[in-house]
Amino acid sequence: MSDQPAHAPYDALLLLSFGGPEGPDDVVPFLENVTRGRGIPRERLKEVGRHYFLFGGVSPINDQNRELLRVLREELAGAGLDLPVYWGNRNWTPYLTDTLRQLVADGHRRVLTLATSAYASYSGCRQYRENLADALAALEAEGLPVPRVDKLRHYFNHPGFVRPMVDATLAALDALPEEVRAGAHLAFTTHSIPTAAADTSGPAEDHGDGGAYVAQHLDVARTIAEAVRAETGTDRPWELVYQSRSGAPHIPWLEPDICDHLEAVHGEGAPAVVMVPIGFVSDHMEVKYDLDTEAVAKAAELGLPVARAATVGADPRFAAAVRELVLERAAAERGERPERCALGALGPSHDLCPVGCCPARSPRPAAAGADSPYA
Ligand SMILES: CC1=C(CCC(=O)O)c2cc3nc(cc4[nH]c(cc5[nH]c(cc1n2)c(C)c5CCC(=O)O)c(CCC(=O)O)c4C)C(CCC(=O)O)=C3C
Ligand SMILES: [Fe+2]
Repeated sequence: MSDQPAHAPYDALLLLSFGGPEGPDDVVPFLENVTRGRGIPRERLKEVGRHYFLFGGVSPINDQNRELLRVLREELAGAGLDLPVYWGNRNWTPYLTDTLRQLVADGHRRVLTLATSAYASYSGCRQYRENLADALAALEAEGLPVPRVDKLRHYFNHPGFVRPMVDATLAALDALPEEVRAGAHLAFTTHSIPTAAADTSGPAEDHGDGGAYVAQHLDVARTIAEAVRAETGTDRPWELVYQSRSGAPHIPWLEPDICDHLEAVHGEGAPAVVMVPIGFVSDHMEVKYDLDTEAVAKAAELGLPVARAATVGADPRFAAAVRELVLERAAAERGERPERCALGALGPSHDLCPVGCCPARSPRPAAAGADSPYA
């Protein structure tokens, strides 16, 4: 037996997230960070700013990440793993580059990244890898050591991510008035993205036919729907729908929108709908505003009872899944063949994004993938 820790060769875990404003003065600079060079119409920005101001200028995402950090540290320590966990964001403090400066100052050189996005897409995967490359370039320019950075495989179909959503769906069904419960439909929701980005999501062999982004969400939706049917004995209609569209109206994005979907199923006689935000790891502003505010208002207008399933957030089963994924990847890096848990039909995702995975509209360096300019 060697005396290497089970997480070797990694010496740090990085929680990489989107970031969000923490007060009214943060909202405009945050939105400027998010939208720099992305061609989002001014009107849309004003509208999204209004969503944040409705909640005092505070996004729920940072507190969700602080709680996730707490349970991850507890989970790792409880398993006897001495692996420090750092937190850095794309768009708000703590900024990723500052976090990596601290991480190398603390002596770490081999980092494994957990992004708060479970699926393949440019926005949810490659853009984070570009952020990592930018941060590594900044460290290099400052003459600091450049750590080697890897990213965990997509965890959309890991049981520690899916099972909490099954329980959350059952709990949301229970929250509906009893007389509409048996007939309630399930609406699985995720962030809409441009159809062009969806079609090229994932590795090249998945491109076309909606790409990996839609296929992965459909797989999770089907797994949850089947588990709920097994648990309740009721086979209910379900659909994958979208929310939070931005961008110019003439550019096609994934549809239908959740609000249009509520109207459609209401018209077809659905007695109630449970909305299950499978595309979001925790309660982001998209969940609080686009679902809990806008879609709930739409349902009220229709007289359609709705309930919203909780997001995974800091569920201890998710923290345990992250520990398993860390140990799995560490073993693979050591040349072992670890067991890889996955539910559904797609199987475990790749460890290393191949060249051409989730391409950007204009190519830029991205770390933690086969095309990384860093080792
Ligand atoms: C797939 C996806 C995820 C899920 C994966 C993941 O989690 O990473 C996600 C997450 C998030 N998106 C967020 C916020 C925003 N996203 C925007 C804009 C955009 N999102 C896109 C996609 C996604 N976004 C896209 C294609 C755009 C268009 C512009 C572009 O191509 O980049 C804009 C600009 C205004 C607007 O148009 O809405 C904002 C403010 C927050 C923080 C919320 C909070 O504060 O709680 C989070 C977690
Ligand atoms: Fe990718």
